[in-house]
Amino acid sequence: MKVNQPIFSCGGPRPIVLDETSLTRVENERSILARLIQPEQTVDGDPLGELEGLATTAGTDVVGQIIQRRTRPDQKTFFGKGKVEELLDLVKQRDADLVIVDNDLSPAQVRNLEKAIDTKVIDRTELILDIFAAGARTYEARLAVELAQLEYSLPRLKRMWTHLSRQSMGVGMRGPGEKQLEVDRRLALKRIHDLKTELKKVERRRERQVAARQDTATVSLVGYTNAGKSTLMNALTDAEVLAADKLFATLDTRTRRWHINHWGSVLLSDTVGFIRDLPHGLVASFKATLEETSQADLLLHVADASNPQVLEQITAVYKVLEELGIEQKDALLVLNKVDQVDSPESLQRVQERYPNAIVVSAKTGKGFADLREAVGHALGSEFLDLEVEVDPSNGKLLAHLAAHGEVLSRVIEDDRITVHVRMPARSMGEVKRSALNIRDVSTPTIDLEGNTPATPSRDADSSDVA
Ligand SMILES: Nc1nc2c(ncn2[C@@H]2O[C@H](COP(=O)(O)OP(=O)(O)OP(=O)(O)O)[C@@H](O)[C@H]2O)c(=O)[nH]1
Ligand SMILES: [Mg+2]
Repeated sequence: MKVNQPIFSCGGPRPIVLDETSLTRVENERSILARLIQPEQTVDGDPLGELEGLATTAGTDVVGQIIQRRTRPDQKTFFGKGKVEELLDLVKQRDADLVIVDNDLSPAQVRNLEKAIDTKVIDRTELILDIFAAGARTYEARLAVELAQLEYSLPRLKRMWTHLSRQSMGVGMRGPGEKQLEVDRRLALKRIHDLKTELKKVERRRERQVAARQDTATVSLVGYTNAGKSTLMNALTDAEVLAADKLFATLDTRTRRWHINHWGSVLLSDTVGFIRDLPHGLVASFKATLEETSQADLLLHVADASNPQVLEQITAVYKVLEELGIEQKDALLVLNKVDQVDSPESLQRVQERYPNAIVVSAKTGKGFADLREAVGHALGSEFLDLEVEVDPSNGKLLAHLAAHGEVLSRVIEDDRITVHVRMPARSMGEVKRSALNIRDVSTPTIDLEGNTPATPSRDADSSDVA
């Protein structure tokens, strides 16, 4: 791989074509992992474990690791002088062609370090961007990734440009480097603008879709990457969503109908996983992808209870949710992978901290009944127990009742079918529009308009809301 290869090619403004990426890919490189740990950082378990997971996901072959404990990073080369020499030796010895640093480096630090060890250096953010670039499948996810990549590259481009333009100032004319970079920069800015506009459009389309689904309660799975969200989604809904033992297996939002016994059905969405210090640009870019999450009636925050870092991961997810401006009040914490937990003590430690968490295994199905009950409960106030009289020719309404609610019984007469159904109040639009008659038999003291009738009654007319 070439170091410092040009990031943008010259040419007219590009249309929104999505099969190219502006960052170099690191697949198949022989990589060395490096991390600087400062005294105030607490590190449990394997300090390079997560980075190794990311590096493997990105397709690199990890051939060495190096850690430096230091009060603060070196301004120029990030690691101290001795460590840089050690790194250089290791690179030669292992024949590595890439160094991945677990921290965030300034563009200048990357350049200086690359020069000192004569090897390509990327930081954690660039690695995550690389994974996202390789994995994004839908149009929207790819727009978001390209935007994040460009925004990441731009300050680096700018600094390179400043540096070159200063050089050229001496001769009083514009150097070729400057000119090219100026063009690159302008193109990049234009492209960022186009991508943002396009993302806005997609976002609006999504909003319209969400609005159209208002008849059904929505539940979103969120959580740290690799926590088991997709596996849980598959297990609960028979969906065929890719679940894999790699970080960031899912980069798009998928939605499936999930039927909860005794409650009705909800729309369950799987989302992209979170990670500590998720690159800021990515959070912003994925806002569109996570739009459904912010609109959801309930969040299921899935955590991997078998991971030694589970408490830190839970905190990291809460932090990202906050950054996204998503309220946490309607989140249920789901501790997944209990089948794989090493010691009861470690699970207990998490449960003590989060006593309301629901303990499940997406693999064995353990705890699913509790999960359904908890979700039903959380959405519960919105569910109604109804007897709906339907014209036998109104197939649309009969299908609506079956899709959105739980049908408990059906009585067929010549001129009407009376369906006893439990369904969310939000699904009442179609029912109100086309039922012959509706009786609310769930909470006799409250009718559907929120009024309190003097005498609770199951009589046909008293709670008629049609
Ligand atoms: N033992 C065990 N493994 C599980 C369980 N749930 C998921 N896994 C495994 O954990 C790995 C990650 O699962 P995914 O469902 O892809 O995780 P995810 O949260 O969707 O991950 P991303 O999409 O990458 O954010 C897979 O290898 C699953 O088989 C579980 O309950 N028990
Ligand atoms: Mg997934």
